[in-house]
Amino acid sequence: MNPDRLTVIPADHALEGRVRPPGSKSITNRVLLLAGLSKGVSRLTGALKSDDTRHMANALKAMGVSVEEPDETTFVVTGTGRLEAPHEPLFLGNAGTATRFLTAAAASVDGTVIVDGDAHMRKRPIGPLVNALRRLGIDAHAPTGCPPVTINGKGAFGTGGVEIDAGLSSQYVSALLMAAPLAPEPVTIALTGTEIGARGYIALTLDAMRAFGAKVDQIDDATWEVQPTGYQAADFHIEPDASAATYLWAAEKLTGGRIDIGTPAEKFTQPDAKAYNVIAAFPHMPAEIDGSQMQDAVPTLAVLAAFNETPVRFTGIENLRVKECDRTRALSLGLNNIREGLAEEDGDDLIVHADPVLAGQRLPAEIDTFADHRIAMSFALAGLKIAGITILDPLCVGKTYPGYWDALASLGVKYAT
Ligand SMILES: O=C(O)C1=C[C@@H](OP(=O)(O)O)[C@@H](O)[C@H](O)C1
Ligand SMILES: C=C(OP(=O)(O)O)C(=O)O
Repeated sequence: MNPDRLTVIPADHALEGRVRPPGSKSITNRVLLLAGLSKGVSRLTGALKSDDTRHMANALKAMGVSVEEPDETTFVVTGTGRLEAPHEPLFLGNAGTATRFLTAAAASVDGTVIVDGDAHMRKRPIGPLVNALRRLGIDAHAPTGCPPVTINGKGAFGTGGVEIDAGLSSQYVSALLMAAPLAPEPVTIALTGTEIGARGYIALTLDAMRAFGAKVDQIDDATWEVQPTGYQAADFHIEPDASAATYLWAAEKLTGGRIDIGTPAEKFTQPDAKAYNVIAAFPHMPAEIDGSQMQDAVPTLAVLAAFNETPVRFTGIENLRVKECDRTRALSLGLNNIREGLAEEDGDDLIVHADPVLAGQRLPAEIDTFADHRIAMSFALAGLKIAGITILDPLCVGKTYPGYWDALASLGVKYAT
């Protein structure tokens, strides 16, 4: 494959067949960390193997955890119950989960940990998490408000209670929750408001923690008390990735096909599975879609909306501007590149001016993906219906779905490079 560009040839048939999305990124990176913090051997099956999970696994190895990979979807993790100080900074690419989760867990290390990422990650805010750690008595610094973060750990997590503003990222809360059982006494974590984008990610965090022996009490809607239990090794089966599933659900709908992904939408526990009902409504998607509880599905929905019968406004997506790239901008640029006037930013909302006659046209456009896997994967959907859609930097899908192009090819999609 040409690593610079990939032109999707419009599907001349309904996409039909069987594709298994890879394991959930969110769950894989949670259970890798929790297994690494546990004493004993944990077997994690159904796991995602991609850039983001490789960064987490390598960081754990650098901190003394044994991570073996007996097959393509399994990690066997052997921990001692504590992480050791790494000899070098932890490089975590653009993996938000690995970066935020390890920043908090690093406080339990006896020694200095530097958490760093690539140029994109160095622009993604982490200040609220670092400030929360400091309020718990942890020596942590991020001079730019973004990685690199230096944590001088004292061998245990901090103590007391802390309020955190999760407006920019729910991952700050998940990070604090997962590190809290490593404290010498109970820790209370509260949100500054009751609102939080993608609350479903907190539920994923609590489920994973409990599976590894943690005890967390929900005090109210926005407050949790975490007991100082540490973690116990466990075997854990990871469900498929719901965000990855959204591309397959949308491809099925756009082409009028039938793609068997092996898991019914209602069986997923991840927030993005909520996108299924919106996709199922196509070409009559609602006039307004609140993306706050299914943020990673918004690129999929926005590209699908271009082919809807009526326009769609996406609300509740303020923090799409601080994901792998400014996704609202990338979506509006890409859609307008296909046809001027197709999308519009209105404050932090995105309006997609649907045009059902786009399908079947030739509208050559080079889509700048800004190294963002979801921009690449969602605009490939436009290429199934419009001739001339070229995805730049197509291999950026390796962040969460390295097999994406092969998966579409297995359904009969063809490419020109
Ligand atoms: O906790 C998680 O696994 C995630 C939370 C979300 O990020 P934010 O909390 O930064 O919005 C989501 O976009 C990301 O892909 C995964
Ligand atoms: C926002 C995402 O990732 P992360 O924050 O984990 O880098 C994503 O996968 O869409």
